Amino acid sequence: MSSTPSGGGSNEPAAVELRGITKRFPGVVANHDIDITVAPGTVHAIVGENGAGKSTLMKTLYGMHRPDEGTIHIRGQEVRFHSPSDAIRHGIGMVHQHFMLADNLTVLENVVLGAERRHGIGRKARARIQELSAQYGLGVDPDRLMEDLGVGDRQRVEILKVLYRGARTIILDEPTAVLVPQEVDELFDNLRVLKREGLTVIFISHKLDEVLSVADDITVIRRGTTVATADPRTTTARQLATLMVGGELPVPELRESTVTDKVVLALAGVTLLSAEGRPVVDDVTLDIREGEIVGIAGVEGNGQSELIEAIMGMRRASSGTITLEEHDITHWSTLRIREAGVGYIPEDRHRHGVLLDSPLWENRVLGHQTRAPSVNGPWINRPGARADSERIVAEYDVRTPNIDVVADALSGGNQQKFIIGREMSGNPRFLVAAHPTRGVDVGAQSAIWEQLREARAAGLAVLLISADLDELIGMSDTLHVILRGRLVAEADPTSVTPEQLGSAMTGAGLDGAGAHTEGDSGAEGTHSNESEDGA
Ligand SMILES: Nc1ncnc2c1ncn2[C@@H]1O[C@H](COP(=O)(O)OP(=O)(O)OP(=O)(O)O)[C@@H](O)[C@H]1O
Repeated sequence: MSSTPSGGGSNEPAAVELRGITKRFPGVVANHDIDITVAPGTVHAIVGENGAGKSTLMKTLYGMHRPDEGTIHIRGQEVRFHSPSDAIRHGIGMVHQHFMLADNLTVLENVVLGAERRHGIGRKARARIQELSAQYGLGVDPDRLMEDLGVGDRQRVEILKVLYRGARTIILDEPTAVLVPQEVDELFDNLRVLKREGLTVIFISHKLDEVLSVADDITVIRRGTTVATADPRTTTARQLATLMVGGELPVPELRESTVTDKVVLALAGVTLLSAEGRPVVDDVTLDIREGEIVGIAGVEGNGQSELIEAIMGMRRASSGTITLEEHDITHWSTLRIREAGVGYIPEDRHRHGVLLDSPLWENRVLGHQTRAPSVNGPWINRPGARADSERIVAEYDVRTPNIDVVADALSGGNQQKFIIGREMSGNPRFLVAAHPTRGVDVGAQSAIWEQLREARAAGLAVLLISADLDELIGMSDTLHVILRGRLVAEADPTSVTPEQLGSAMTGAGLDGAGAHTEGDSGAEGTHSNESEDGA
């Protein structure tokens, strides 16, 4: 399975060559003697379990970290980067997982922001954007307002932004985590064009089948070091999983139903208005029963975040009621809702999940500051919180030197495992799980799915939001599609395919698959002032 990177075997120097890269953090060797050669004009995937050292390596290549040992060569020339601007000067660009675009600005303004010196901010800049968009088949219109664009288009703007700055090698950090299947296909088409035009792409991903479909070369990192290079033409997803974590490829599935008649959470006609008075959650009625996982599929930005915030008491519904068992919680505070037995795995773990600068054990207390074992009456119970943090670290396989390191020192996937451990503790009655396995490796994915299955069997009611459609289909007892704030269709999770679900999410309807349209007919076309192209 070991091979030399592809790329024609010409004498052309490697686009990027990392030799003997070692990067240490206090108590951790994040990268140890890593060698990677990326051939020009190829797509090179980096895979590995959570905490394997992928992000650290990419941050080093992008000038955000300085390696303790080792060298970086760009097209044959040794470089030393002190900051991302050095990396950009050498043609390295990076698209982060969280897009860094301003909604209230146009595409043009977003692209030129910080790079005004290249082509100014006017006609020349617009022409350059149009030229790049045409050359790389990105279909980006410089005059569109950012907030009118969907996720796939935003990602293309991010790619164009780095091309505009002269990138010849583009690093993408888990680019497909936020995309529906159709958008993934489009992105991969874009990557193929970039490649054809001689650019090089390095991307990090946990989705092994996608890696196999688009990459020319794969480097597997395990515990900080390169353990293999794999040829996607001769490697299976199962073999890759084995190389990464030494385990099997997990499948999200629920097996037998545990749904009871007892409704745990009920939403009745819940509507939320935006500041402009437009409904962002529109008359949502939904019951979630004991032992049931209810999934909601939707393209990001269709009201799912606001719905969660309403349930968690972070936003107020304009009308409708939310009932948790026998309590009307519509106007309760977040703290009170949590105390009543609601767990919350947030969408954005950095905003709502962890305090990055606080040690792990203090993060155990976060959101649980009125309950055992973190507290004892009015006092923080330090030994209790510490002991429970140790339990979570062991039970959820959180890779960390100890519980005194700050959360920021953990890899993204390990932060996520810690949050899940914390939110599942204290036996919640109801759990809001937003993208529970986002950014976690295949080994941890299977552990999280197992935790959810066990909790469901014990009677937990779950609201599941996920951009991973396989997860949503496999783990839901009941599955709804949300579009512009409305539940527009219900799909049968035992027969619907990710492609069918994906097209329902974009408003193209849910053909076959035992689905039916919810509410009044033609719900999909009712809010015409929204983001569709009209093309
Ligand atoms: N700023 C930091 N300070 C201390 N330790 C760090 C820091 N950044 C990363 N680490 C540690 O380095 C190791 C590698 O982390 P890294 O984020 O590179 O992993 P990863 O492969 O990207 O993981 P994931 O798939 O979870 O994102 C981990 O043990 C992590 O805890």
